[in-house]
Amino acid sequence: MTRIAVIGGGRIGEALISGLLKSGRAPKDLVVAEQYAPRAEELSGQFGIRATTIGDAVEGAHVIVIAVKPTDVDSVMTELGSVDLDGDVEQLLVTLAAGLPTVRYEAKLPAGFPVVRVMPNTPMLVGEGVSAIAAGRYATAEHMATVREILGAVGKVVTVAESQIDAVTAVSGSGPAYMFLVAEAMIEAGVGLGLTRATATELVVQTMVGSAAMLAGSGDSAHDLRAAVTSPGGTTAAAVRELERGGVRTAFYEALAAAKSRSAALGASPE
Ligand SMILES: NC(=O)C1=CN([C@@H]2O[C@H](COP(=O)(O)OP(=O)(O)OC[C@H]3O[C@@H](n4cnc5c(N)ncnc54)[C@H](OP(=O)(O)O)[C@@H]3O)[C@@H](O)[C@H]2O)C=CC1
Ligand SMILES: O=C(O)[C@@H]1CCC=N1
Repeated sequence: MTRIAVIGGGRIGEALISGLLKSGRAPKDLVVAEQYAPRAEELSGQFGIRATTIGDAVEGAHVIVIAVKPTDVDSVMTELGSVDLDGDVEQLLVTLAAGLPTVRYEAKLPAGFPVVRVMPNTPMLVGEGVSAIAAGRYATAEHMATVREILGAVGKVVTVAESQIDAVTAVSGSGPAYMFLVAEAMIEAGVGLGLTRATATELVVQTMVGSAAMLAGSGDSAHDLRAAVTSPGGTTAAAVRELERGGVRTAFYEALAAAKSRSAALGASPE
């Protein structure tokens, strides 16, 4: 089985580890390198995986996953540079970090070392993630298949050109936050209209689950599904008119454009 070393045991590192274990991967095939000792202990205790140093974690690992903040990537790569990566197993580096291009990693790795850039999202925690993957200069079809197999266990996987990853980050990487914000706003509105918080929460959560299931499974477009809820002269039309008056489409466009720009800016920052 492919041995995976996850460097950085924060929110996305945990989502990946937890999702992979739930999908049936054995704890012995996962190892985490997390610098904050109490957090490393927590992950090790919760998931039954080994928590160790970067040098130890990458030894014998087939796949090295970078799951630290973009600002911490350079120090991790410097540490990796002092480790003998040309060991007995063929290795592949997979980065989940926003913004940073594959060339930035390749420059710090032994010549020809394969790198795959991934933009995942946190629903992989429950096996419902979506990840976009893009090949670096030295990643082969076989490397891409390995990454697809790993991430396919925790959600859907799409392959894109690296030039599209900033846009993907804006749509699906950050996307769960937009969905949670909409849920939060709807729950507050329900409470404002007199529902208990528990009832408003149950109604909103199941409305999101049901709507997502219809979008994913019916084959109908978002537009058509919305139209089907909108009775002539009815309640939905009144609500949608208010949302449009509030500039909801422009707000989403500007929000996603800001996320894409931010991702590109993270990548443009000097080493
Ligand atoms: N959260 C999300 O939804 C998504 C995140 N990403 C990307 O994933 C990456 C991680 O994000 P996220 O999980 O939210 O961030 P977190 O800050 O939650 O997790 C990063 C973890 O890495 C640890 N860390 C930092 N440096 C090192 C090191 N040298 N060795 C070992 N561990 C280290 C941090 O410790 P400490 O806290 O002490 O710094 C922290 O626990 C980012 O690059 C982000 O762009 C991508 C898609 C979605
Ligand atoms: O907010 C961020 O920068 C990361 C990348 C995508 C989701 N979270």
